[in-house]
Amino acid sequence: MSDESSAVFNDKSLDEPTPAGAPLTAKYKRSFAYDTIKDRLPIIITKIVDHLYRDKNKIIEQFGEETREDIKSLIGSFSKLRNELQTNKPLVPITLGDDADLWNSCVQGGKWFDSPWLLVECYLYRRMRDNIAQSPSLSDFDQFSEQKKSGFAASMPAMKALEAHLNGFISDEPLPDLGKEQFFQLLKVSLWGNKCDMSLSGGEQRHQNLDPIKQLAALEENILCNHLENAWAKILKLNGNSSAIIDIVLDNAGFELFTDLCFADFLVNRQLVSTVRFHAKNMPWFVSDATPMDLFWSLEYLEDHIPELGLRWRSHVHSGRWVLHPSSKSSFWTLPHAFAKMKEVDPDLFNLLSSSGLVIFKGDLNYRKLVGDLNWDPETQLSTALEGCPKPLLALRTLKADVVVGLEKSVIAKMTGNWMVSGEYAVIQLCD
Ligand SMILES: O=P(O)(O)OC[C@@]1(O)O[C@H](CO)[C@@H](O)[C@@H]1O
Ligand SMILES: [Mn+2]
Repeated sequence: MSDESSAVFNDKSLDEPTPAGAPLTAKYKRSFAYDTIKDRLPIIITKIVDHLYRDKNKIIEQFGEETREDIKSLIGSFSKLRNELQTNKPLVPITLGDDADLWNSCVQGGKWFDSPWLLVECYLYRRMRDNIAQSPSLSDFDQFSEQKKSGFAASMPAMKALEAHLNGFISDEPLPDLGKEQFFQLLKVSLWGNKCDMSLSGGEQRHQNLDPIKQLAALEENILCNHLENAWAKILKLNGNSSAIIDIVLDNAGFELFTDLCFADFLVNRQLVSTVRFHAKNMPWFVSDATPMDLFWSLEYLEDHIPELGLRWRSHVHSGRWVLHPSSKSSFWTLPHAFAKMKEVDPDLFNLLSSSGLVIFKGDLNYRKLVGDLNWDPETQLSTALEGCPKPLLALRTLKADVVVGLEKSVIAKMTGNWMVSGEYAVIQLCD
């Protein structure tokens, strides 16, 4: 590695379990939060520093000669950020951006290993943005863009396999049961697409190269709570209503985004809904999360590589059947808040989502925010943990953090090892 500043890790975390009901935090050594902050996050920063050294000339070519000095300072500020984390320094205020005050009211001098994990992990990505924003010439620079693009390209075989299935699903022929079977398959493909995040893998590229529909049967018993039937009933109730809108709060770019778009294509093509509204992140986030730019280049890439599909998807955008909601350019999704705070912090977004036909929340981080990232008993009622969130909602999430609710005692009893964080298990949970 090109950057060798060896910070000494200041380890004062406690060797005892996280108390029941408390926010997850790296204060407790046995927690996944501790592993993440101690090991995974420094690796993610180191990878960016390496990228800045290695690809300096490419970045200068793209953003202009004046960025040469800015890249040097960025390497310095990212290395400093890693050092602050590894030596458990206080979280310093965010300096630039309309959301700085909101952020600073949450940060308030807490430290990396003592503060809530959700706050600290979100803060890391917000600080990266703050560092980048210091250099106006790099304001559009996405430190994870390379990884996201190569992950997308590497998933081409799986995308083509999925496209072949999708073409059969969206023909003009009527489908038995209004397409229930196909709805189930595409929703599950979108669920398992969430395995492909690059935060859990410490920034390692994740992609998919097998036929995703053929893998579904083997994964069936790994769905620990499955409200698919209820989700279908919910969608059918919207069916026939020409203004039926559903929202998808996206998670990762790359293969996961492709699966989400396949699902959204099916919904509008079979006229199960009239409009799908997407919500993306307004800055590079948790390595692989989709930004508006990621959506734009993904559609362009598909027009070049799978033209029939790419053009059809472009037409959904032009006709307004697919909408990228303005929340994708504002800050709520990149604040550290639990979604129970949405009503207070962003009432317009809360009202919009509460009047949606269904809000689909993709992925692990969204799930953590839905349930407040607390150390819940896994048997807790879904409705209790989701109190205050906009509904009706459907969470599609593979388990990659040690928090889950709404499971049956008999299911929990069968689980062993690191089932909560391995990404091998999933939930499909509807709360009406
Ligand atoms: O939200 P995603 O993309 O499904 O997952 C992001 C994620 O892997 O990042 C954290 C580890 O850094 C985990 O808690 C979380 O699961
Ligand atoms: Mn993600």
